[in-house]
Amino acid sequence: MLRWITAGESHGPALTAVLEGLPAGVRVTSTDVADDLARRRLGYGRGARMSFERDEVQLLGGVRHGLSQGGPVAVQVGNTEWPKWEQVMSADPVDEEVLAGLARNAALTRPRPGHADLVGMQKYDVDDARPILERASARETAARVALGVVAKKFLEQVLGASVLSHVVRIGGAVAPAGSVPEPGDLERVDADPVRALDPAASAAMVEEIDRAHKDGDTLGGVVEVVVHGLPPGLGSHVHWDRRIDARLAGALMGIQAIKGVEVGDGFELAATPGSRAHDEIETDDAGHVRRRSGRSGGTEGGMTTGEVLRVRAAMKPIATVPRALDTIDTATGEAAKAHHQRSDVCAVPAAGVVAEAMVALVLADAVLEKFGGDSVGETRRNVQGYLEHLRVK
Ligand SMILES: Cc1cc2nc3c(=O)[nH]c(=O)nc-3n(C[C@H](O)[C@H](O)[C@H](O)COP(=O)(O)O)c2cc1C
Ligand SMILES: C=C(O[C@@H]1CC(C(=O)O)=C[C@@H](OP(=O)(O)O)[C@H]1O)C(=O)O
Repeated sequence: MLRWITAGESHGPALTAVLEGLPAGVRVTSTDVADDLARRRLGYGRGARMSFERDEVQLLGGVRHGLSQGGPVAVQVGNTEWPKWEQVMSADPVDEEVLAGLARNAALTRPRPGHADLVGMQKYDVDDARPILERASARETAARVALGVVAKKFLEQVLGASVLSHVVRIGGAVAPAGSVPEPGDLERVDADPVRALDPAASAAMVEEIDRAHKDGDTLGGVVEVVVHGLPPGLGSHVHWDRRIDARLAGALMGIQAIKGVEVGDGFELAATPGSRAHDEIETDDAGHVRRRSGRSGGTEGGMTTGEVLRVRAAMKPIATVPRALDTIDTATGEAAKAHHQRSDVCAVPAAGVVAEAMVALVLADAVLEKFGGDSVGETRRNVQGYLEHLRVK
């Protein structure tokens, strides 16, 4: 079983993440982690912060000479902006006079609709949104992406599986139906400004972002994660919390601002007759069983089918709208405009990289649950044994 946890605030010194339960022998380096963190920062529509802040990666435990050791993997993602925030975010008490002189320490009392500010202040009994937004911030997703890299390496080295994502909608601009990226497409997707597969759709998405930016507005969209190379049988039909689709949906919904999840053709299937909604089964030329289509998204009965896994996550527009929304000042109870300094116009391309990480972590957990193993070699042998003895291949 894999367990993972993250800690740290948006403007703190660093984010910390721990992954427990990973077998020994997974090849991973801090450069691998840094590469995916760089992919997460990419994307047209990100705000000013992404251009000056840098992620400083350090593998603090569990990896030696580029190989996991079987113990918890600990990663630190340092924040180069920390010196500017050292007093505001100090863990230890700071002189009140010094704090009072800092503009950025002013209490945030005009909560943003759509962010965690107001309900967080109510729940945690604070009169300032700062401690709430610091942890609610999607800066935390850098820590998840760091762990996701380790999970992806494990999946790749044990199964030969690859986890990819692409953007399929930003605002009103939509990618053509049915285009599913292959592993060889990843570089091209990453090089695209919005991480879309289709150049025409990408241009329309960029246009939408430009328009929103000009109008002082923000945008959401939809990302799709695609996994090639999974065996049949990850997850189970026998209990609700063992279903792989439920676990994937929970993990994707756990990303900041994600409001909807779809497995395969999801909502569209609800409007399609059964004769055209399912993936008919046949034997290919080599005598292997396969589905004729991929509408189910590669799961049936809460288990992976061995076909391409395809899940989507819908992200709502960024809550910090430059043309600030109506709110109240919690200090006075009077009507006010929500606080706004800077923000992303659209972070959908970044959310795709985060979604890859969450999917990879869930799948790595499911692989270990099914196949066990304390080393990559042992897990790999167990996978091979299972595949060799499949009743229907
Ligand atoms: C990659 C990424 C970047 C984000 N950037 C911002 C941002 O710049 N400003 C903002 O208000 N919200 C941003 N968000 C969304 C907030 O984190 C999110 O709306 C907030 O935590 C409230 O949670 P909820 O949307 O799940 O209700 C971002 C989300 C993600 C995934
Ligand atoms: C820092 C990151 O994202 C941040 C996520 C975020 C939010 O409210 O979620 C708000 C923005 O930060 P700020 O309000 O300080 O400008 C983003 O820049 C990151 O992704 O690394």
